[in-house]
Order: sequence, then C-alpha cells, then structure tokens
Amino acid sequence: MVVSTILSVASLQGIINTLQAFPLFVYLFSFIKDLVVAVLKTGPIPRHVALIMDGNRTYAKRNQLALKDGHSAGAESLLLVLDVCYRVGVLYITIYAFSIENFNRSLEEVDTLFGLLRDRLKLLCENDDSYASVNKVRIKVIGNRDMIPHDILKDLETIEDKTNTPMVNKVLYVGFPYTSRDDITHSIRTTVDQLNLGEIRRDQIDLEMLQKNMYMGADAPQLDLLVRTSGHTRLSDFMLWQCNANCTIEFVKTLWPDFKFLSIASLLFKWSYYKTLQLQVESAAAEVPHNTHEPTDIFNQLPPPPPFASVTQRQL
Ligand SMILES: CC(C)=CCC/C(C)=C/CC/C(C)=C/COP(=O)(O)OP(=O)(O)O
Repeated sequence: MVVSTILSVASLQGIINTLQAFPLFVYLFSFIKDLVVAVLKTGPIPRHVALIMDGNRTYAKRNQLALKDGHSAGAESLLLVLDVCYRVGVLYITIYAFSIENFNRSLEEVDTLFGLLRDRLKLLCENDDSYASVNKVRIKVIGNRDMIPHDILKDLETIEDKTNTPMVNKVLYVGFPYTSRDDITHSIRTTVDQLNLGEIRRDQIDLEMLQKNMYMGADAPQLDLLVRTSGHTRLSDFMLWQCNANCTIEFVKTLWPDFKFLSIASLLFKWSYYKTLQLQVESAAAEVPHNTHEPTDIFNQLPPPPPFASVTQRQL
C-alpha cells in the first residue's frame, strides 16, 4: 500500500501544480501543507537526509526548455524540499550539487551549474531576513576545493563564514565538487600526513579517525535517509561511506524538478512509519529475557519490508 501511494504521488502533484493557479487553492494547499508538517512532527524524523537531485536535463528536454532552465527548475525544487525537511525537524541535509564526474559536461553547462549554485546559496543567506539566517542554517561545502575556480571558491567561503554563527542549529552540506572515492582518498591522505608529522600513532588509526578526516568532519551525523530521483538505481559515488549503517535508500522515478512537497512528505512518512515499527521491535526485544532467540509476536506481525532498503533490519 505504501508503495502504491508513493507511485500515485507524481500524478497527484501534477494536478496540484495546475490548481495552484487559483488563489483559493493556494490558501487551501498552504493550510494542508502546515497540517501535514504538523502530523509528521509527531513521529520519528530522520536527523540527516541526503539528496541526489537527478533528472534536470531530462525535465528540460521533456518540457522543451533550455538546459539551464532545467537546472533552475531543479534549484526551485531544492529550496522547497529543504524547507519541508527543516520544518519537520531534519537537522542535516546533504546535497549532491556537483559531482567530480560533472566536469565532463560542456563548459557552458559547468558554468551554468557553478553560477546557479553560487547565486542560489548567496540568496539563501544574503540578509538578516534571508532563509538561512531566519532558520538558523549553516552552509558547509564538502568537496575538493582545489577544483573550484578561485572567484567561485571565494564567494562560497564567504557564504560559509556568514552562516557559521553560534545561533545555527541546522546544516546544509553542499557536495561541490564531490565524489565519495575522492572524499575517502582525501581522508587517507590527511591521516597519512598526520602520521608522518608524528601527530598520531599508527595504532590510533581507526574508522572514527578516517571519518573525522572526511570533508564533513568530526561532527558528521549518521545518515538516515538517502533519496535519488529520476529512476536510476545507483549511488553514483555519493555518500558511499556514510550510508552503510542503518540508512534507508529510496530510489524514486520522479524527475528532480518535479520532486515537490508531496514527494518529500510521502518519503518522510514512509521513513517514519518503518522507524516506528523498528522502535517497537527494539522495545519489545528489550523486554524479552536474555538468551532467548525466539522472534517476538510483534516481529511476526510486521508487514514485508519496503522494496529498496529497510530500516527494520530483520535479524533472526
Ligand atoms: C542552490 C543549489 C545548490 C542549486 C543546485 C541546482 C541543482 C539541482 C543541481 C543539480 C545538478 C545536477 C548535476 C543534477 C543532475 O541532473 P542531470 O543534469 O544529470 O539530469 P539528467 O539525469 O536528466 O541527465
């Protein structure tokens, strides 16, 4: 049932987009959105969500738009999704804004993406009443800074400094330009440098230290939910290290520019539903005396896990 609900979300979103032309519906939808957010807030919510925003070019082609308009539409979706996530209580969001592989695209498209990223991030934190200031969001670039042109890097560092205040309680990690293999290589190089400088001993090198030396740094929270749009069922070198432990991975067919309120809300509901079941199982298991490996009744009543990945993690 959950799956069919998710599948019908895309067509429902189309109808909603049409109705948004009427002011009465705009009011009605904003009321319904507030209600949905309020309901979501009553259940468990992922602390850290990562997004692979795929499908901008396909969207542009399908709608006979210029390529840059496809990416602009993607940026609009991003702002909307960020807002829903932060409103329901997600604290960390990581986006795949530009992969190192994306340097293989035409110079024009790379320039478009760089400019879009810089301009939209600037808009997010420009004034005291801009989104990042009001919502206490820190923007942090994760990726290989050596590959970023000097003028763009300068602007991004200004954005990072501006949003790095003691007031912030949420983070937007921007993967730019990022790949997981580069992240892991960077961590290993940093660790070897520390070893050579005598700052650490060889026996101190462990998973925790490697993680600390990754672009996200020591405070990196565990990833709970990773979403990829546009129907491709692969991770494309994103969050390979971070998604290994108890992270739900969702592949949805919707193109990123069409990924709006209902799309993200339905995935958050789904995550929350399975997390609630998982917590029930854990609390039931905690009540069972030690040294028994019998499955509990509540475990047997569980519905089958979701199709792609499960937070319920059956361990019999
Ligand atoms: C503010 C801010 C951070 C804006 C970012 C804008 C944005 C959504 C960037 C994603 C860029 C990107 C390479 C998307 C992948 O779709 P694709 O181009 O590979 O599309 P396709 O899969 O249809 O070819």
